[in-house]
Amino acid sequence: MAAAVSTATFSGYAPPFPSTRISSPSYTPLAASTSRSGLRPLRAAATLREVCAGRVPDHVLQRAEDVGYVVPTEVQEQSLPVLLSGQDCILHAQTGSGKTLAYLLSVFSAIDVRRSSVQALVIVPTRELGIQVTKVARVLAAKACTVMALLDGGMLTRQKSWVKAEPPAIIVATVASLCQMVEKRAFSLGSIKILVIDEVDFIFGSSKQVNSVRKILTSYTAASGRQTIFASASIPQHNRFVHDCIQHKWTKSNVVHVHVNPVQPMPSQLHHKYAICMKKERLHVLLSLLERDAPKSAIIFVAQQSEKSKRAGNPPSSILVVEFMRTAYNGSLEVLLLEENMNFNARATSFTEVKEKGFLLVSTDIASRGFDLPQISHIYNFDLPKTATDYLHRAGRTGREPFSKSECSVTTLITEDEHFVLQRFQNELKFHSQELPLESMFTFNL
Ligand SMILES: Nc1ncnc2c1ncn2[C@@H]1O[C@H](COP(=O)(O)OP(=O)(O)OP(=O)(O)O)[C@@H](O)[C@H]1O
Repeated sequence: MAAAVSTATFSGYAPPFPSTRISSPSYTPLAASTSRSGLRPLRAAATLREVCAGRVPDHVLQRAEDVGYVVPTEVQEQSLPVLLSGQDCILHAQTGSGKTLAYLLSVFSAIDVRRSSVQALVIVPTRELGIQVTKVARVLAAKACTVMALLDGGMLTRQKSWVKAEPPAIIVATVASLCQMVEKRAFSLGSIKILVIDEVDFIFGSSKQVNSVRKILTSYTAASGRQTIFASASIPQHNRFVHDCIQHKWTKSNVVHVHVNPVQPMPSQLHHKYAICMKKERLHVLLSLLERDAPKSAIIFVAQQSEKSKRAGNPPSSILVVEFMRTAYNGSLEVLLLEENMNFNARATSFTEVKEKGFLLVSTDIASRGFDLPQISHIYNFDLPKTATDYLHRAGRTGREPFSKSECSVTTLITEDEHFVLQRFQNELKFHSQELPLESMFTFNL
């Protein structure tokens, strides 16, 4: 699929800036030789090595090939020419489409491994995503340079001495930990050549993170002295965001918006279903679905408990589901829990355990961003997500094997009254979901 390049036109206000938009043309069904995931390029493609030739060090490309990154995905094919030319870029493409490798290859093309200074900074919203990105960066770096993770719940005192003695070339950080280190003068960001903000809409939407991230963008570093990359599968009001990037000097004025599959935000290999039941039936319906679907591994998404529900002394959905599953589920998958309120050690244990075996992970939306575990075949929304964007990111935790044809499913449990909300998500994200006729499929006694 050839990328269309055009000068951006902004709806709703006059575009005073010469930024560029690259977007793949409106969605067309993929050719017969193409994977349903939409990840495979649509024409006989150059290899990743060819796309990156002369820009990314050979040892990094060799490592990428060794771990199986040979053919670029669509977002990599479209964005790498822009990224490797050093231009600022907003990477906007479906969940699981390969944005991480695209921006990490730019990081390796920008840094000089012979210099002893912090040259690249990747900012992520959660500790779990930080662990993943660090792992991929370390695989690509091999031993040519150091990659440090500065994440919430980490050992910042020890890292402070390390960063002073031997500055890592690349730092992957959560916003709070990074600011703490910079404010304690553990290191300065003056030598940063490239700054990546992953899940940028989430970070800008978080009242806890937005002020600090603005400082990182405009006080601790300056757009004119670095390459800036923002990535996400969802950038609501993206034209407005491009405008803000330029106006607030978060990027240079020629920032490029690479938007892949703009009219189909939901990956096409996901099969969406829903079951209408009463609240008190949901645990039993969920159990029946798990027995029927026999997932390889699954995430069961629950809502974070509201203050009102806490005050009323109700147990949170997470505990209700975990306790019910631990007693009633007889399958082979281990039932695990991940939520914001857990301490970092417990979070780390859950996160390590899910990587090692088949699991049923009961989680709040903390697992909905960036979590990349290819073995997840099923997603269940025990509680309806709050927004269409939340639905998109929860659903995107499955179907993450590039070039795979296997179908993955997303099942949402709703009450009759919630049906219209799901319909709104469908309209906004342009996907179809199929109703599961519960009466004929399950028999359960409450
Ligand atoms: N060129 C490639 N060839 C094979 N596998 C790839 C390639 N690029 C990425 N992948 C794999 O695809 C999966 C999804 O990639 P990644 O995590 O970068 O997606 P993403 O676009 O960042 O998704 P999200 O928005 O959900 O975070 C990962 O398991 C990654 O290893």
